[in-house]
Amino acid sequence: MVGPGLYPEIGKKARDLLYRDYQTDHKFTLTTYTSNGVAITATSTKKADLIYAVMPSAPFFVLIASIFGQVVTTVTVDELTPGLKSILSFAVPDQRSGKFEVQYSHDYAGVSASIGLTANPVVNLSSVFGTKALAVGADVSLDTATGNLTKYNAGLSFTNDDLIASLNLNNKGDSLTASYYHIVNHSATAVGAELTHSFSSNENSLTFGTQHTLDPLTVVKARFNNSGKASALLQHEWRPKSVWTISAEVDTKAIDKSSKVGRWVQRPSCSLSMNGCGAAGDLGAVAGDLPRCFFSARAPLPDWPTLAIAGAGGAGSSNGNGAGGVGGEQRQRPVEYNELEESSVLATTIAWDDSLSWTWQNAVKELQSTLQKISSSPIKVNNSTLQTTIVNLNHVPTKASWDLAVTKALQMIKGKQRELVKVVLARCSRYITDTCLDPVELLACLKVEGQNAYQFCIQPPDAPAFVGNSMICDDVVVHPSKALRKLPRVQHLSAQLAARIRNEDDEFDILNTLHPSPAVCGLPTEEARQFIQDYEIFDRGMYAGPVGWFGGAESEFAVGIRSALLGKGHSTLVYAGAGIVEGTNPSFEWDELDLKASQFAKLLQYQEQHICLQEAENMGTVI
Ligand SMILES: C=C(O[C@H]1C=CC=C(C(=O)O)[C@@H]1O)C(=O)O
Repeated sequence: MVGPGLYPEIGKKARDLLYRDYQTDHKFTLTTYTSNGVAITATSTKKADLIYAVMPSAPFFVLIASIFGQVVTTVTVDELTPGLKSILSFAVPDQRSGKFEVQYSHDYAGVSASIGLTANPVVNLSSVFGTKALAVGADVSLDTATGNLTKYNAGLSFTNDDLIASLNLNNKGDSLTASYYHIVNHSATAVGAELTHSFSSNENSLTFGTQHTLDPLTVVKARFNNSGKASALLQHEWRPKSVWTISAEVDTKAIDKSSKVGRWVQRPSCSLSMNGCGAAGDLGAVAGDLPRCFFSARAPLPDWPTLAIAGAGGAGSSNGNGAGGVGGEQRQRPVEYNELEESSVLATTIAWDDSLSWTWQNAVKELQSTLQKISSSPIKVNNSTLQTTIVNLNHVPTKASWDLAVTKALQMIKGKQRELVKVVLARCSRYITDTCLDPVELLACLKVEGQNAYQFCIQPPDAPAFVGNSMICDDVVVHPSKALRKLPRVQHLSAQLAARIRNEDDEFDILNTLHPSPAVCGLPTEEARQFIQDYEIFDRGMYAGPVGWFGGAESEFAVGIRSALLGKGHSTLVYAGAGIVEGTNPSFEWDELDLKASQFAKLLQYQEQHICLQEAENMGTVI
C-alpha cells in the first residue's frame, strides 16, 4: 500500500480481525484470473437451512446450486496508470446495482470515486489525506435522483509498526467507532477491540477479539461482545487459495439455545458460468424457505404423482442408500425419490465426521428436520397442462441484432486470420404470462419431451428457479463414433466419451476442463468466448453452465441448455442457442432458436390452444 490508502482501509485491520469470516452462513467464492490480469470474483452468501459438510478426504457433496444464490460479480482492472485502478461490479439478480469505480492511490492521498450504472445514479466520493502513519478521510454519497446526501462519514487513523488505532464517524454523524488493532510483541498473535457509541439510541457496543496464526496456513480467532456472544473460528488453507473455515458462536446469555456452526470452502479458478460472469438472471426472487434442487439423472423419475422437494443439504457419504442406477450399479444421489407399488421412498445420503462438530447425530437431526419440512408440504403436481397464456414476449437480441451478430461471426470465421471456427450464440426470450408458473409443474409437463432428457431444477431460497430439459447420452458407453440422436424437436450428432479417472484427478478440475464445451461456446474456446463476450448482449446467467452435483464417489453434470429461469411474478426467461459455422444462414438459426424454445413456449400457450380447441369443437370442426 502506498501512502495513507483508501477510505475503507481506515479501521479495516480491526474490523477484519473482529468480523471477517465469522458468518455461519454458507459462503462460496470463485475467483477466475484471465490471461490479461483481470480478476473475476463471484461470491455467494446465503443462509442455508442445512450447512453443507465438505470434507477433503471423505465422500462429500456440494450442490453446485449453492453458488447461484446472491452473486456479486466484480471485475477489477489494475494499474491502468501507476496508482490508478478501475472496478466494475454488480450484484445479481439485481443488475441495476452495477457501478463503475475509479481508485487513485498516491504517497499522500487516496481517492476513490464511483458511480452507479443507472439513469439516476448514486455517486460516491471518498478521499484520504496524510501519510502511512497518520491519515484523515471522508466518504460521501449523493443520490442524484433526489439530490440528497445518503452517506457522509469521516475517519482518522494512526498506524505504527504493530499498532493501528482509528476513529470513525459513521451513519451521517450518528455513531462514533473507536477501534484498535495490535500485534502482540511481534508474535503471530494479534488483538483488537472496537467500541461504538450511537448518539440517537445512546447505546454502546463493545467487541474484542484475538487472532493467532498457528502456521502459515492455519489461523484461529476468537471474539466476545458486550451482548454476551462468544465466537471462535479455525481457518486452514488446505490447498493454494482454498480455505476451510469452521466457526461457532455461542450466546452466553442464552446458553441453552443451540450454538451455530458453519463451515465453508472457498475454491479458486473454477469458471462455472459460461463467460465467467455468472449472473442468476434479472428476475425477481421467489420466496420460499427451502432450496429446491432436483436432478433427474440418467434414469428419470418414473412419474410425478407428488413432488419431493430435494432439500439442498445433508452431505453424501456411503450409507448404502444410493438407489440402483444404470446397469444396477450402486449410485449415490443426494436425494432420490422412488415410486413403488404401494408406497414412495424418499432416500437421501448424509455425511458426518465425528472428529469435527458435524457428528452423525447432528447429520441425522438436520436430515429429519428437513424431511419433516418436506413431508409437511407435498404438492400434487399437475403434469398435463400449465393453464397459462402468454401476454407478452420479447427477445434479446431481436431478430435484427441476431442477424448482425451472426453476420459478424461469419465474417470472422471466413476472415483472413481464420482464428474462429465456430461460435455458439444464444438468445434470451422473456415471456410474460397471465399466471405465475410453478417450476416443478413446468418440468413435469416437459417430461413428455424426451425420455432421455436430464431434467433439473435449481432454486436456492428466495431466488429464481433455473429449470431445464437438457440432453444426455444413452446408457451404454460405446466408441466415440457419432450417431444421429433424434429428439422430439431437434436432432443432434452424439458420441459418448469414456475415460478412466486417475486417483489424483479432481472433479472440480475435470469440470473446469470440460466447461465450456464447443457445443455452448465454440472453437477455439478462447476466441469463441471473446466473441460471445463482445457480441452477445445479455447475461447467460446459469444458462449453458454445468448443472449437477458433486458426490465424492461420484459426480453428475449436464449442460444447462434447453433451460429457463422462472422468477417471481409472471416473467420467465427462456434460453436457446445455436452454433454458427461457415455457411450458417442467420434466419435458419433464428428458426432453430424458436424450435428449441418451443418446448417451453407451447406449454405457456395452454389457454389459447384450449380455447381454439373448444371453439372448434363448438363449431363442430375437427382439427
Ligand atoms: C446451445 C444450445 O445448443 C447447442 C448444443 C447442441 C446443438 C447445438 C446446435 O444445434 O447448434 C448447440 O451447439 C442450446 O440448445 O441452447
